[in-house]
Amino acid sequence: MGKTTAEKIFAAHLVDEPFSGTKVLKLDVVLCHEITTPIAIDDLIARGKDRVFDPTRIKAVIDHVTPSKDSKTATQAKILRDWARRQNIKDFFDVGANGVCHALFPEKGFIRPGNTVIMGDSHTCTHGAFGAFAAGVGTTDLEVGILKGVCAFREPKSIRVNVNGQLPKGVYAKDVILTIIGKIGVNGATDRVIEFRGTTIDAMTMESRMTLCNMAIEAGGTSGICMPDMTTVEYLWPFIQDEFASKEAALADYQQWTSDADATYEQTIEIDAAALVPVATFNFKPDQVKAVTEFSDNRVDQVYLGSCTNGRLEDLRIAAQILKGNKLAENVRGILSPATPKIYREAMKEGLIDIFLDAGFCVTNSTCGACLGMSNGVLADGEVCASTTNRNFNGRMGKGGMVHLMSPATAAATAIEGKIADPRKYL
Ligand SMILES: CC(C)[C@H](C(=O)O)[C@@H](O)C(=O)O
Ligand code: SF4
Repeated sequence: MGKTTAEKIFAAHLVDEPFSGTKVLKLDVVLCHEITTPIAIDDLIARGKDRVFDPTRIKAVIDHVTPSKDSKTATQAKILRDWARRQNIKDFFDVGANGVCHALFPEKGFIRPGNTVIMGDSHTCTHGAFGAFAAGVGTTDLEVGILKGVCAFREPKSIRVNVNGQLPKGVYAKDVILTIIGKIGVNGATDRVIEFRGTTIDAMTMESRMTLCNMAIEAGGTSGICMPDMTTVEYLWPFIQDEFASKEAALADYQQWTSDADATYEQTIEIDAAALVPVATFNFKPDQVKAVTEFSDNRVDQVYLGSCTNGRLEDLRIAAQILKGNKLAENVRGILSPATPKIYREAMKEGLIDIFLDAGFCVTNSTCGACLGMSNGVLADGEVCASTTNRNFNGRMGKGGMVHLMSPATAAATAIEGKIADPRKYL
């Protein structure tokens, strides 16, 4: 019987099966940030186990609130910083070199096809875009991962989502994933891996695939997964060229992680890309999704462009294309947070930052910040934000605030009109 990518990765990393269905896997990468890792570090210290399994397999960043905004966040940052130094973790990214974890770590080439990856962060599923099994975990699992380089999982079944055809003008990966979540619901993939397949995915950049996989958790999914292909190889090539004689050789190796044609799926969902339209969320759950044309006069106070979902260069490019020569609507604040310093620099070189500034946007350093309502654009009670992030829970970006999730193109059109707008007329 054929295997899915997730099943292949589980089989190749299995070290123990203490109970039926619970599998202990060897970890290739443990990712850390300053919100959840300090709790694990303090506990390890308290237990007299201030050690790491392999400093080269641990990557750490201060990204959620940076530069620190108060004593509490400064302490969290310091605990992570001191630990990284103490444990000789070389891949540690501090102020000046730091960016949003799920954008920064892939950009550094840390995630490879077939990898097992954990982090104390729910959007770790993003890294499945590389054909990896990447899952968010709680503090106890993180501690064990840091100390022993293993993690116990219940082996998830896979849901296959086939997306075929060409995306219409103004429709992007964000619209695809929001539409999927709208279809299957916030619990539709609970404890499942969502495997994204089809010609639409094949044609997508790694950035777009990361946008898809990033939101797997918003449907309850443990991980999103895309099949490694030449696009994956091209993205990773600067980091792997010494490992392989050619790109073809890398591809041949990585394709061992592709799901078999006769693999078994719990469910298969078909999406016709050509029939998709720009969408946005309404209300407070990411499965409450409707076409942008169905909103009538939904005014916004703020437009936020950034995050691990849509703060990458291609996102900034499309938003800038729409914003060029336009201004923010009166009474709308625009905030751009390029997800990493590299993205920021590229955007500057391409003249994109000028376009945002000319339109009236504020450009922040790379940080999660406003995405989780911690800094750089927190909403006031009753305010509404059009956002390229991934969560619209009540108060997510500030107590009493409301968030509409949408693509960068829709966010840009919304910034110009001051209410949820259709990006297609600007393209
Ligand atoms: C702070 C962290 C634990 C959290 C998460 O797990 O997702 C954050 O990144 C978020 O998006 O809410
Ligand atoms: S950008 Fe937002 S969703 Fe992504 S890791 Fe940061 S807080 Fe979480």
